[in-house]
Amino acid sequence: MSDRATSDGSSVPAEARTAAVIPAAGRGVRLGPGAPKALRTLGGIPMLVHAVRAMAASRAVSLVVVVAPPDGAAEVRALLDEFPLAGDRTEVLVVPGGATRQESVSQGLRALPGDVGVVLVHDAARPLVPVDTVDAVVAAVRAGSPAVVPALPLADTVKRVEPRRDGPEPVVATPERALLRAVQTPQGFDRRVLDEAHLAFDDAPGEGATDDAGMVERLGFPVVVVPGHEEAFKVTRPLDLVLAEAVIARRRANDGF
Ligand SMILES: Nc1ccn([C@@H]2O[C@H](COP(=O)(O)OP(=O)(O)OP(=O)(O)O)[C@@H](O)[C@H]2O)c(=O)n1
Ligand SMILES: C[C@](O)(CO)[C@H](O)COP(=O)(O)O
Repeated sequence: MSDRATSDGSSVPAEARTAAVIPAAGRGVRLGPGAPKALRTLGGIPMLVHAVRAMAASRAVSLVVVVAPPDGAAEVRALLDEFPLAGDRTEVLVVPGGATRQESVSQGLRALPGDVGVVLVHDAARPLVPVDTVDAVVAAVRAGSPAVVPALPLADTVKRVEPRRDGPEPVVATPERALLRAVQTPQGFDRRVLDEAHLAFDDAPGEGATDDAGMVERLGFPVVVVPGHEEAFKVTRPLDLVLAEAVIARRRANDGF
């Protein structure tokens, strides 16, 4: 474990910039046939554009790096140019991604300039995260936590099972629900800590993590949770599209979103 960042003392210089990396290179297999998930529209606007706007809504974020499908960077650049951000406060770069989410995030990290000290990693598939959640994550990193995740308590009871393809799966444990959290994005990091984690694990086949904070945890850095938001849900299955459309319709009715 590096000694460069601890949970009780910020190691991010005040002048260092905050950037967001948006992995958007997935296919969206669980959503069913169609365009790559990040390019599908919600309320008439591509999911990826919603996600970029959600990051740019934070005054802290001055750079967004979008990680496009490996052969789709030009298409994604054209799409983002079609839906420009209001104002010129936030720069948006596009880089090609990889075969896994972890590889795609790595590609995004490599594109960050040297003056970035805080990195948010945000799924394109969470297009509706509110700006207050983004700001809370940035603030906690700036206050000294090297890794911060937004999360919510669970509504369902969770069982640990012995996975089986053919027949009922034996339950082996019931973790105490009050101690569990469902983790969302953006996850925020001291940039050097996230770089170190990707350097340590990107060449370790079979060691893939389902989120970035998991990699940082394995290195021994503390990870803390701040409150997530129910509208930061991940668009994963077809029913999530219905929910996302409903949230957008409600926001438009309320405040012209
Ligand atoms: N090779 C990959 C795989 C995933 N992602 C991104 O990681 C985020 C979370 O992944 P997920 O929701 O699982 O998206 P998909 O991989 O597209 O979905 P599925 O697993 O259903 O195919 C998404 O924004 C997705 O675009 C990525 O950048 N590169
Ligand atoms: C990063 C993440 O959104 C945190 O909940 C999640 O782990 C991504 O998982 P996916 O299978 O790549 O959608």
